[in-house]
Amino acid sequence: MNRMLAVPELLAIFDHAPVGIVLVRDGHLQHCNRRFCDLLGYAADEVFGQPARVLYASEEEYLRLRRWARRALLAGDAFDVEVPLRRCDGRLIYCRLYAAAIHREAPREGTIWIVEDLEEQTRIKDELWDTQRDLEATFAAAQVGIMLLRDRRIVRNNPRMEEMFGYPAGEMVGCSSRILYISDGEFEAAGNIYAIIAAGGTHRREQWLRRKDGSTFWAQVSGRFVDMHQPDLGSVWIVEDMTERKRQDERLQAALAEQRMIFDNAAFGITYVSGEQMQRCNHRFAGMLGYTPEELAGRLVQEIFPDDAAYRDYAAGAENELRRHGAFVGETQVRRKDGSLFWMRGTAQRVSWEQGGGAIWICEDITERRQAQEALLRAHEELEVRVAERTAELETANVQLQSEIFERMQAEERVWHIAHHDALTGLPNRSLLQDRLGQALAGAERAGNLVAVLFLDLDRFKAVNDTLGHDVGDALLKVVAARLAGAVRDVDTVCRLGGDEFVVVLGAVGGTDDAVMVAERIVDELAQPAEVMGHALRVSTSIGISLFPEDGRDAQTLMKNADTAMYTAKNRGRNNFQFFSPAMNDLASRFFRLEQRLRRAVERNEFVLHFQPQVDVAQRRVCGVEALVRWQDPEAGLVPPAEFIPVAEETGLILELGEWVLRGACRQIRAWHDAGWPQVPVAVNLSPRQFQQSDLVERVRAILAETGVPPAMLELEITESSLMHSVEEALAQVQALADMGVRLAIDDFGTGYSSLAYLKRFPVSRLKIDRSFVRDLCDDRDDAAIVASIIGLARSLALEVVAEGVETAPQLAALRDEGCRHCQGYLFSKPRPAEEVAAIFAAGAV
Ligand SMILES: Nc1nc2c(ncn2[C@@H]2O[C@@H]3COP(=O)(O)O[C@H]4[C@@H](O)[C@H](n5cnc6c(=O)[nH]c(N)nc65)O[C@@H]4COP(=O)(O)O[C@H]3[C@H]2O)c(=O)[nH]1
Repeated sequence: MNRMLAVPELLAIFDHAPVGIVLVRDGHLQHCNRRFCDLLGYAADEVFGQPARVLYASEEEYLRLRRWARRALLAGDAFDVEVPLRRCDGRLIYCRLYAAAIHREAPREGTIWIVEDLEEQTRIKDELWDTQRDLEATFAAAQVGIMLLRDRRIVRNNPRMEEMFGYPAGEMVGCSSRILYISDGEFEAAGNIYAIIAAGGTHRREQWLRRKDGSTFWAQVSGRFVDMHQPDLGSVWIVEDMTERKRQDERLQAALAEQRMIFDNAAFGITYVSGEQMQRCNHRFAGMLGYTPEELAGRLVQEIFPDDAAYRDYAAGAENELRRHGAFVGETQVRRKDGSLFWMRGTAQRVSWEQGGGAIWICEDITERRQAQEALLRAHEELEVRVAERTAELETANVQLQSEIFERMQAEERVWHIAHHDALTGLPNRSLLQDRLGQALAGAERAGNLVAVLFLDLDRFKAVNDTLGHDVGDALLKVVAARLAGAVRDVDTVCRLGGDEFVVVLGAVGGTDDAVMVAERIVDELAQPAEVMGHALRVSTSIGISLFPEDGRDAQTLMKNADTAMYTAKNRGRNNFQFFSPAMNDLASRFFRLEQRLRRAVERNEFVLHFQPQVDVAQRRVCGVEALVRWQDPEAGLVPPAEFIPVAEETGLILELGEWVLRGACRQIRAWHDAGWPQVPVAVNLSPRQFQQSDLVERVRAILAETGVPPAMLELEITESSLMHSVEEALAQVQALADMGVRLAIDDFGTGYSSLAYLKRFPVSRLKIDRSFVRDLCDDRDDAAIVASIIGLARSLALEVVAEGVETAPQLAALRDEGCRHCQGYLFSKPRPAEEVAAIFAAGAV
């Protein structure tokens, strides 16, 4: 039905039209609908009358479009243009304009303009264009191959497809997708995919595809229809070259397989623990605990611990370490499936949260090692005990050793002391003296000092020894040693050389005065009476002194020279000291020369005997004669015995000489007897050496027999000290001589230390008072007393007594007053040759 629209209906359409509608007449806007106002931002009453040009971007644009529109409208054409229009607020919006004249024949009646907003369309178009551009860019830049197929023919593909399959740009378009497959079979089989993707899903598969050059590669292919409802639109396929990824996968798989192999076959137990569960473990780990890996997987770690406390303790330590350092090493006891325990060492490495968290544990059964360690520990402890015991033993041994070393050192010290000290006095001996003297000399050399060497020899010590015995002698030596030590400084050295010889070394002496002072002190000290074993003894000493450096620069020379000086002191009357002088050496050499001459004299028999009468003072008659030897030296003349007897005694020549004298005296007795002179005994001096001869008695007997002299005519004078030396032997000797009938006299009586007890036992006939007592008899009370006591002693022992050295009448008178009957001395006669004595005999009286 064709019905005309009513005005209200037309107005409703006009108002609700989705496009703007405006009537333009004479270049001005007339009526417009609501859409027009909304589109261009005018209120409903603002549009009417507005010039049309306000709608355009510029005056020129308006004029250009008006011309263009008039022409089209006059020609009866519709005017349709897209142009920007200016809104009321000045903003331009893009619109489409349709213009049509109300009356084509009368365009001045106005034109209807329809304005369509192209802004939204433009925006959508722009968006589509952008999307397309993005898609194109993505399509071009995609690293996967993308193609659109229709009827299995390539409609479109991206550059990556050409690159992947080795085709030049554009060559693939239009080709059947068969070119991508390695065989017809594959191509056919791939056709089944369409049925699958028809359901709307995406199909994805991996397969070998073929490049243009025939080579193949592994690809992942996924495809779907563009629109499953419109299969004709085609399907989109994405092809990805998986060769590298496949290789990587294969490598990964290989690596994983290797790791799995390592994991499974590792010599160590490995387990991955997470959430306190053993998630996975290898065979070794499971085997250690007596499980299979499957049995252990998922079990709580706690289950393999002996108890909860052990687990908590270990887990707390491990957790702490893993948290702080990412690693943990610990040893613990764990329980096997069968309940037995063993020691496990676990080394844990934390796994990052990205990798799943927890920790990988590498575990090792260290039971054997622990046992070995424990055994080692025990062995170590035992060893320590043994070491401690051994140390204690060693310490004990060490103490013993120390003690032995100490004892040995003491013994060595004793040995050294013994070797370097005199056993009797404890003083340094000759060996130590050498040492000390050497040191003193070295010191003096450095300091420029003097050193004094004092050589001491006790006077008549031999007599003490001989008369009072060795014990007394030894005790006296000790007293002397003590006094010597007391007389010098500590730094000085007192030494005993042996016998009664001592040496004192005074180090660092300022001058000779110091040496003199010490020597005087020694002489004085020793001169003090000494109470020795019940005997009041008085000793004196002779000291020889040599000084370093003037008397010698070495110990030997100094000792020799001090010794020489000592002999000089002796010769000068004893009890004094003498400094060495080079002249003394002359004396010594004289002694040597004397010895030579004496030997020669003995050989040549250059001796003569003189005889000194002994007088019976009451009768003034010769009652005896003493034979005294003289040396008739062809060079020096008559030499007195005092000069050569000590040399003869010292050299042993006295034995030969003494025998000569004995024989000569006996011959003279015989001669006088034969000449008819009165028979008086002849006294012969017997030196100590002669007296000690073991065959003395036989010799005397032989000479008596040889000369035919009766033993009673011979009187042997023996010194007091000879008798007291080895008393028992002396007694036997004297007894044998007495038995033979020989008379015996004790010479020099009073100078020695005769023991009355012994004296009584000797069968002697006479005592001879030494002339030293007789000399001062009249002046010295002591000597007078000694002489008196000797005479008294002789009387009480029924012995004759002879006083020697009577030179003066007062001496004779004093002796006579004391009751001494026999005297000998220059007062009566000096010793004279035998012929002269015969003259005395002839005179009858003296
Ligand atoms: N100043 C002085 N002297 C007097 C006096 N009367 C006697 N004399 C000396 O006194 C000495 C006595 O001898 P002697 O005591 O046995 O002392 C002897 C004796 O011990 C020893 N002697 C002498 N001849 C021998 C000998 O043939 N054999 C041994 N073994 N010794 C002898 O030599 C010593 C000295 O002999 P001589 O020189 O002959 O000295 C002698 C004699 O000449 C006197 O009044 N005044």
